[in-house]
Amino acid sequence: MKTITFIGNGNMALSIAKGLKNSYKIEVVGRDRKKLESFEEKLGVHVKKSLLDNFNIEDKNILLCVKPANVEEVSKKLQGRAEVLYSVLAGTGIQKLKDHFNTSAVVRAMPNLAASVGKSMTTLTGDTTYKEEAQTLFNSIGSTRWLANEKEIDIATALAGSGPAYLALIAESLSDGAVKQGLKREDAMAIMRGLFDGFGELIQEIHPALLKDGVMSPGGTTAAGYAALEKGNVRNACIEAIEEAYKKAVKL
Ligand SMILES: NC(=O)C1=CN([C@@H]2O[C@H](COP(=O)(O)OP(=O)(O)OC[C@H]3O[C@@H](n4cnc5c(N)ncnc54)[C@H](O)[C@@H]3O)[C@@H](O)[C@H]2O)C=CC1
Ligand SMILES: O=C(O)[C@@H]1CCC=N1
Repeated sequence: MKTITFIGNGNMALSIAKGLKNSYKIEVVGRDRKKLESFEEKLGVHVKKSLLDNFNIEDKNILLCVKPANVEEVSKKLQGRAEVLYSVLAGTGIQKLKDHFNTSAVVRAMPNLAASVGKSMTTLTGDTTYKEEAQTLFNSIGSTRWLANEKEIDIATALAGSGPAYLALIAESLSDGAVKQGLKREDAMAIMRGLFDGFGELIQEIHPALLKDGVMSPGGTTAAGYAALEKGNVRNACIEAIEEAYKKAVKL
């Protein structure tokens, strides 16, 4: 079994490790031994644990899972030259990663929180020598799409990386609306979850515009609700959310 070495032991590292643990050996590197132990406990399999100071990355397959602001500090603590560095850092360009980390190859990956349930939509770009390997690695936490360049992965970060938070806002606000009209909270939550479950499958098969047409009866309830969404400028707010998130990725 191949070993993947995680640098960072936060939310994303744990979500990805959950998907990889049956097909890869996991090694995790962090600043705090207690947090490394807690990572292993949550993962439920044995992992090799090491502290960051002077950690040797020689010939390793590294999965970098720290915050973009930590690149300088973390890179100074490492020794040796990695075989390949996979980075999930939002907005952190390949050149910056190469400037700081000693590695033969770099692949940027942008997973999302659904990695923890094996359903991440992960976008990838970088050294094409590692394209197949990167796809195999990240296919074990969901599905992947290789993109042509870094501009595209920064846009995809806004769409699928941040996307779960945007859909959570929709999920919460629709449920709040149902509670406002008198539905019990637990009923509203159960119905909302069922809605997203079915919608998740439908949207794989049907174009969004046709799905909407299929639901909307002339003079019916959907048309009335839909008009309220348009009045609230939800469409434009979504377009601007992607623009703002993309602009932020470029600035990170
Ligand atoms: N949370 C998400 O949904 C997604 C996050 N990402 C990316 O994943 C990366 C990690 O994000 P999360 O796991 O959510 O954050 P987190 O805060 O849960 O984890 C960050 C990790 O970095 C470590 N760290 C922090 N400061 C450090 C320092 N000075 N030196 C060494 N290690 C340090 C922390 O101990 C922790 O292990 C970010 O770069 C983010 O852009 C990418 C896709 C989705
Ligand atoms: O909010 C962020 O910066 C990270 C990247 C994509 C999702 N979370």
